[in-house]
Amino acid sequence: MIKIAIFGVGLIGGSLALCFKGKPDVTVVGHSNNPASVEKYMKREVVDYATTSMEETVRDADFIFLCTPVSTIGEYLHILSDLPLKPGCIVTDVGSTKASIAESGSHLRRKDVYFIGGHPMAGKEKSGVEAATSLLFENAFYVLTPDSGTPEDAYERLAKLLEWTKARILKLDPKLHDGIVGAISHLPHIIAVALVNQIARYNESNELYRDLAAGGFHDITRIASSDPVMWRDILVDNKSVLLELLKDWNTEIAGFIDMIESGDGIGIEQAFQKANGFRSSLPERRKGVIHSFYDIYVDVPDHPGIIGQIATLLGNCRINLSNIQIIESREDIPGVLRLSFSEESHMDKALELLKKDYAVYV
Ligand SMILES: NC(=O)C1=CN([C@@H]2O[C@H](COP(=O)(O)OP(=O)(O)OC[C@H]3O[C@@H](n4cnc5c(N)ncnc54)[C@H](O)[C@@H]3O)[C@@H](O)[C@H]2O)C=CC1
Ligand SMILES: O=C(O)C(=O)Cc1ccc(O)cc1
Repeated sequence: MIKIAIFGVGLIGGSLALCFKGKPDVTVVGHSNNPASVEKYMKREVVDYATTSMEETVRDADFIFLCTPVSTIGEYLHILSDLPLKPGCIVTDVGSTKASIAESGSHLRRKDVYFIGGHPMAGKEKSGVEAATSLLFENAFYVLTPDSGTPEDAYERLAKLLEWTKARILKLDPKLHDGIVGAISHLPHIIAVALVNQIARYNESNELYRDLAAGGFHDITRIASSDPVMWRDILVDNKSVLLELLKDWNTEIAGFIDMIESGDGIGIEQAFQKANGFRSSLPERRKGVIHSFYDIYVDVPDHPGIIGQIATLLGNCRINLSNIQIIESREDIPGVLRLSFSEESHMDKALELLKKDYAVYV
């Protein structure tokens, strides 16, 4: 029997629990300091068992996941140093920053207990166990930060366990992780929040700002609705990286100020062109619950209304389409639509339906 202990059964801890629960010979135990939360985890059947006792949670555990806010993970590692743990036990966390947690983890050096930092790079703006789903990590990167003292066998055992999340495991140095994730996740959250707050300030004197805010504003500010406590911890923890990134951000903005001041249309156009090029080279969105798992391709004649026709055909048969994309230039195949479905059965139905009138392939 493999026992998995989870501290902090919220969005991430709960989603991990759902990935592991019900697997052969696995028991998942959840911990909370709050008896009402313990009851909630049991009632929602996210874990096999829940308790307020730390000793009971970790007793005989093969894996311990710390899924609480970043500022608390160090304390948990400290407490675990004094609790009886099973020899060979692997302790890991899911915090969004890694350098300081890896440092705290290195103090857990006890005979036969190994700490390996982790960060599943998938999430949502929503938090709490209510938002947990076993699909959260599918196709997302899951970073692990073993150090030179981590036995290969311990790393392999954790990576093997995490296969149940269907995430893509990536080994990274904790400092490199914080630099890159600071740039692609923490900095954008700061920018989104600053932008929303700037517009909220203008809106105080004229509510048309809110009324007229449209698609572009929504797109760039979605992540401004993220959990304030979680983000407080992340930004405080990744201080030195973020200060450098924000200085660089000031330089980018100063560049725009200069170009606008001097009427440098060519410079502005080039900035948009450069961004466009890099953005279209980004890997496809693949995480969260709204990603697509099952894609089919349809050759389509080039006439207006074709997308509407196909979407209506599928809708009439109650086939749920998650995404539709026009692929303009696939080698030798002009006019191709990619249809994405979150359920295999819907993809199969769509294939059957569309192949009557179109060339369809998987
Ligand atoms: N939300 C996201 O998109 C992602 C979050 N993370 C990381 O995962 C960790 C958990 O985040 P979420 O699951 O989103 O948060 P959450 O709020 O959904 O869950 C946090 C859990 O920790 C418990 N908790 C809160 N404060 C505590 C404290 N002081 N002591 C003990 N337990 C406490 C809560 O009761 C809850 O069960 C954080 O370290 C975060 O940085 C990592 C990847 C994505
Ligand atoms: O919803 C989004 O776009 C996110 O950025 C989610 C997210 C938040 C925190 C993480 O450490 C990893 C992923």
